[in-house]
Amino acid sequence: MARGVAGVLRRAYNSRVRVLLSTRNLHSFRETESRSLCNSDFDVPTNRFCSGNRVRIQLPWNDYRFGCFEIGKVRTFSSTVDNNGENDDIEESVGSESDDYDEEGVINEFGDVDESLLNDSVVAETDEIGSEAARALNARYNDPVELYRELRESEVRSKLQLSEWDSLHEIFGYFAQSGWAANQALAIYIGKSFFPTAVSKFRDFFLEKCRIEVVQDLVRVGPTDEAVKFLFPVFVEFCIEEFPDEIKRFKSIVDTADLTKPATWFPFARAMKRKIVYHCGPTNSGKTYNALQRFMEAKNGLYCSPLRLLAMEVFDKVNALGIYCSLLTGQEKKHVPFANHVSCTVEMVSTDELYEVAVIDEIQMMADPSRGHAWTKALLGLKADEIHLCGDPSVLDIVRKMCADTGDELVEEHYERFKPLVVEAKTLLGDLKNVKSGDCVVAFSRREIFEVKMAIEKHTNHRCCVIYGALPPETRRQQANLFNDQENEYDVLVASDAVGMGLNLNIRRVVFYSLNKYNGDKMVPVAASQVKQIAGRAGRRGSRYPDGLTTTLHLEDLNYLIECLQQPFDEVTKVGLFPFFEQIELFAAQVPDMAFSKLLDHFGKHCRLDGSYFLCRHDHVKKVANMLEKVQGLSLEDRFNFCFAPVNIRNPKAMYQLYRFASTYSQDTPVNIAMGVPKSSAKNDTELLDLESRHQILSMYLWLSNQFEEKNFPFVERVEAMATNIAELLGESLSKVSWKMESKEEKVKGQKKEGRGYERPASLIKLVNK
Ligand SMILES: Nc1ncnc2c1ncn2[C@@H]1O[C@H](COP(=O)(O)OP(=O)(O)OP(=O)(O)O)[C@@H](O)[C@H]1O
Ligand SMILES: [Mg+2]
Repeated sequence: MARGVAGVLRRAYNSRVRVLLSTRNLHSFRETESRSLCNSDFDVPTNRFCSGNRVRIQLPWNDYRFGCFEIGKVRTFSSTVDNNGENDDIEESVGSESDDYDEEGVINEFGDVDESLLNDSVVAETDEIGSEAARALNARYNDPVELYRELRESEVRSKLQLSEWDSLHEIFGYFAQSGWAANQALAIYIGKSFFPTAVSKFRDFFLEKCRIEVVQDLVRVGPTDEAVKFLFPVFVEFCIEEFPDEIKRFKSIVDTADLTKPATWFPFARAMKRKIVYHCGPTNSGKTYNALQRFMEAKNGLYCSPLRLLAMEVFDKVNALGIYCSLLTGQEKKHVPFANHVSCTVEMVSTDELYEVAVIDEIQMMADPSRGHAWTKALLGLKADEIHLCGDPSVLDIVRKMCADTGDELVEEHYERFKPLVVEAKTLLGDLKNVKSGDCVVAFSRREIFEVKMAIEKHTNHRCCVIYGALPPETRRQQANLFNDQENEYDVLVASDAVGMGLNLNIRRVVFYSLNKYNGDKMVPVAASQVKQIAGRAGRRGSRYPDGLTTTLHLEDLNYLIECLQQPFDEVTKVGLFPFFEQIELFAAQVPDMAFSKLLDHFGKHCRLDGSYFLCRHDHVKKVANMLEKVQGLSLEDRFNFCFAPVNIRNPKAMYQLYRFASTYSQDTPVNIAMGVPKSSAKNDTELLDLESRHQILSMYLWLSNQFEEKNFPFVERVEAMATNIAELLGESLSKVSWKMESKEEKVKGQKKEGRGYERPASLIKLVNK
């Protein structure tokens, strides 16, 4: 049955056997295989689809393509699978159930399902139904190679009637529009952009050479999928002979954008037999603690953190315990003399050094759409005898698969929370006066955070610390310490989701101010995994509040909170990848003079990926690349580095400064900072935003100084001092915040315009006053 065949395929894939494939249905493949794809000897890809009595296989040498194989053929095919004796499924009868296998579309360059191609693939299934005329046509000219030869050698031009002429034009028009044919043409490296030209040349050739009988037979079939399927193998023959240069060029592009088998990119790591220990469990269960124990015992080690803040925390903690440890983030390098241990951010991982123990924290971030590639690279590439992964169970299966690929030993350690998280059903009944000492109120916008802080401070005796993403790590840390310290008046924390990862905070109860978040386009419910992660911050072993509580401000949000906490962890099926600079450089050589932002797009379109990986999003990089396009004189590598600088693309000041840095650098002049530090803390929100923005610019300078030579960014010390100064001013400003935020009317107007349908009261102060 279908499931059995798919089982064989999957097993074949998993055991990485080579498969010899021959197809009857797709003449084109058979013919092209004998020329360029030589026996079609390939690893079976993960994507396979069963429907009706067919199995469809996404072919491996190009992402976009489907081959369609009749089950009968798959039997033939199956019998050629060298599956190391595991061929018990092959004898199963072929049925039509496809219950376990949903229809899926073709994965396009962004990993999305391309509906149009899905529909096109249906074309491949219609041949069975095929019209009488089509059957006759196929029976008469069953060897496309022979038909092509005949056309090639023909010297007579048939006299066509006007109606035949029109019909042929319609048929070729239909061919040119066929997503299926365009897709299949990729098999012979006819790119999508060249496909229409190739079809038009093929049409001219056909009209010039074709015998009248063939024309008449074809016209009888008309502009249909059957006609396309009949013509396609002939088209393939034509292209191979007519466009060898185009094919070669496109093949080189596709080959240089090959991101398959990423495990093989790290031959030194592959030469090692590494032991991977997966500390798997929910938040607050001791995963990082245990991994760090092993890290500290080792004679040398590397800790990879998801955040600068956490890297700093581990750096401090480990040094405080008497183990010399250096710090390495994009912005700072603190080398501790005699240190054999390093705490770094995951993006800074070096796959050149050899370690006894490496810890990769928050490994589930491999699935992050933008940053995932850094975790994937660390896992595949680190040269360490022992690698400790800390994370939730969502990536456990894929880690198992990756370890099977790399040949590493995997040890799984499962954890439970020290104390279960308890949901308080009463909620805060919509009133912030019910906030208690040790509460962390979570809001999802900067504006709400300040409104909540001011409302609480105005109407209760509590004082609030704040933590949100735009604050420098030093300020976040200062706020966290202020909150953790029992000796002061700050006993409530108001935070964004920036609080969700790793920070050790003395939180008794996490209160969700709302469970909706603006996603850059509209308000959407916060993802269950994020809700879990944030709620899990409550109650910390060894802290003042070992028992964790969570609730919502409003009663109507409670059900969603409970729902989220009850949801099992998602199972991640793909993890992120991104090309190294060297890969981009190779690719760029194939498309000279292409603008960098276009180059990235082009790479995205042509890159090949294995089924367990996706290409990380790079919209942010493209925006910067667009802006820097006007800067002349940057090498590709310089451009690559500038484009990856940490910049808030929505902050015009920061974008302008980045542009200025790149322009100055391109003129080989030392880059200065040309910015001062305000003398006092912020007196209003605009000044606070200005401080945040200045710090981001300084941080960007420091990051760039680590990518380029010192002579280009020589003012590091001064910039560091300024950054420290601003972080302190920010801390001071936060303790004094008492100003009014952006007016309610403005916000409401904005919401209406964007049609967010967001009904929560915009001003909490007014709500509390009522
Ligand atoms: N065996 C232990 N002895 C003492 N303290 C511990 C122990 N295990 C964990 N802790 C403390 O419990 C708290 C939570 O542990 P840890 O940070 O390792 O959890 P985690 O599972 O990594 O959580 P998260 O998902 O937040 O990263 C920390 O403050 C840690 O120091
Ligand atoms: Mg942890």
